[in-house]
Amino acid sequence: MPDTPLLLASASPRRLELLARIGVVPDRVTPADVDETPLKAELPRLLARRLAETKARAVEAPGAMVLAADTVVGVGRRILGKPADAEEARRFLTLLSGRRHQVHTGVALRLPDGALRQRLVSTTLAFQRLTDQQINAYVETGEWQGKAGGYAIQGRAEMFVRFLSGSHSNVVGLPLFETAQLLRGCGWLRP
Ligand SMILES: Cc1cn([C@H]2C[C@H](O)[C@@H](COP(=O)(O)OP(=O)(O)OP(=O)(O)O)O2)c(=O)[nH]c1=O
Repeated sequence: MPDTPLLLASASPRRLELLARIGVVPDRVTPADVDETPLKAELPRLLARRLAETKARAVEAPGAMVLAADTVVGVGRRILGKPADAEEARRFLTLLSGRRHQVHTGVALRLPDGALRQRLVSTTLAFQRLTDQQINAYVETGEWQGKAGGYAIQGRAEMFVRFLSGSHSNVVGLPLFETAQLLRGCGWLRP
């Protein structure tokens, strides 16, 4: 369905920029306003999958395909979403300091007939040990705002990353390899 309009259900400028990098320009961009509160004892990766699906179903788009994603940081079973304030960002970074963690992104593509195709992608990272001064200086930049886990790998936080295994674009909010596969799978993207 190469001629089907594509709607990106997202308010994230990063997702639009990432898509542009692989030559995908949505016909429309509409934020999906959904409740991002985790369910009781919900695992980080299952939250990312559920929210991507909820976002893809939340927008009206007759005759169109809807692409949505959700990114969550997980430290073990703990979920780090978008920090509410600087204090929470500081807490998240303290938790990530010197530890391995995962970034999970759920991607959901709703087809015009309502069928849903999904991917769940996880990237493992390790941050160096961070001093209080480093954490405070980073939080001062404000870069943590609107970012899961309270950091932006596409910004200054890249200097804390000692190790990364898996998809880099996944950390920024949209795994491009897997997203292209989804779009190719329904014939929207060629070759
Ligand atoms: C870990 C990390 C997350 N992020 C961002 C990606 C996502 O935009 C955000 C996680 O929040 P999301 O709820 O996934 O997305 P969003 O609220 O920004 O946009 P929407 O729901 O409308 O699509 O964190 C970075 O930009 N860099 C990073 O290094």
